[in-house]
Amino acid sequence: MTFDAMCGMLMSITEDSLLRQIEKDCTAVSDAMLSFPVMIPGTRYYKGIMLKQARKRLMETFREIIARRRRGEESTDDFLQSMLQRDSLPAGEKLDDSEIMDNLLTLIIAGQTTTAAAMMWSVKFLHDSRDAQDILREEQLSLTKMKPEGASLNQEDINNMRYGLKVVKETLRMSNVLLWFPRVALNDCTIEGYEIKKGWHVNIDATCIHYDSDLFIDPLKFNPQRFDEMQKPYSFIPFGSGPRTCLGMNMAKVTMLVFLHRLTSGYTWTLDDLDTCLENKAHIPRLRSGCPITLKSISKSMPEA
Ligand code: HEM
Repeated sequence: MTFDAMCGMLMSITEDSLLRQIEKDCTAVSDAMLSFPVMIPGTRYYKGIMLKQARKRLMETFREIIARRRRGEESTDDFLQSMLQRDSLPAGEKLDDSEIMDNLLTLIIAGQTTTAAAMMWSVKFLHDSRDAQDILREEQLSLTKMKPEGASLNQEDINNMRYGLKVVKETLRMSNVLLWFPRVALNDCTIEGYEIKKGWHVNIDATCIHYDSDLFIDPLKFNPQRFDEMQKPYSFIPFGSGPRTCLGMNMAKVTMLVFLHRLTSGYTWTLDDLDTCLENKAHIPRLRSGCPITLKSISKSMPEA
């Protein structure tokens, strides 16, 4: 779901076979990027980096799409088009094909698995916290009732999802999709009495911050209402902070809100696998089971899924 949404937003791709091919190759490249670099055939790293097939195929696909756009064979209002519109700018400001392709790949890799994992955790947390699920469903159903049948969600609806946004934030606080953010010290410095030398690698541990009971009362409890209150600066950092803050923060939040709207206003669900173990060797925390669920339609007009 998130992959198709990303490719739609970036390049307006809707053809299923093309989407699946790009998804397969992106997964191989992303696995290789984040795997231990051993040059042994069969390892993720070898497959992704040494053979270079996945990346090469991806770049060929992107290059073809760019060429079609440049020939004027297709034109759509999307992220790729906004990069191509820079063609009319002076030499130093336009993007060449390889920069455009790198931007596309970067956004897909940075945005897809992260958002998908966060959505999965929202399903799990809401399943375990029936009160929160009921409040969310009530909010989302009241939104649906105010709209003509079949009308799409708009920005105003998203802004009105006040409890929904708190669910999204609480999900991100508890799931810690990106566990830490690595940095390298450019100079010797002292932070709160700790000496850090130039060149040291420093990890900002988002999980420790999000589970600190001085910052969040009863931190192991899924409690969206805690976001009624303002958080202390730097205490809630699922999207990082400062100059490298996540570029796709708003897209991720909207994707999650739309997903939660569809899920809770249309269905209840049960978890098919109660195993709470995490996936092995994954760089993003996810349930090993994949969190399979059974959906039950709550409206007669909606089919069972
Ligand atoms: C729930 C979903 C997401 C989470 C939890 C998340 C989290 C983060 C975090 C923590 C960082 C900062 C890393 C650091 O400081 O080292 C980051 C950076 C980034 N994210 Fe996201 N992200 C999400 C979705 C997205 C989406 C949807 C996109 C693209 C559409 C995206 C694109 C990026 C990019 C390009 C950067 C690098 C920014 C820079 O270095 O200047 N992310 N993300």
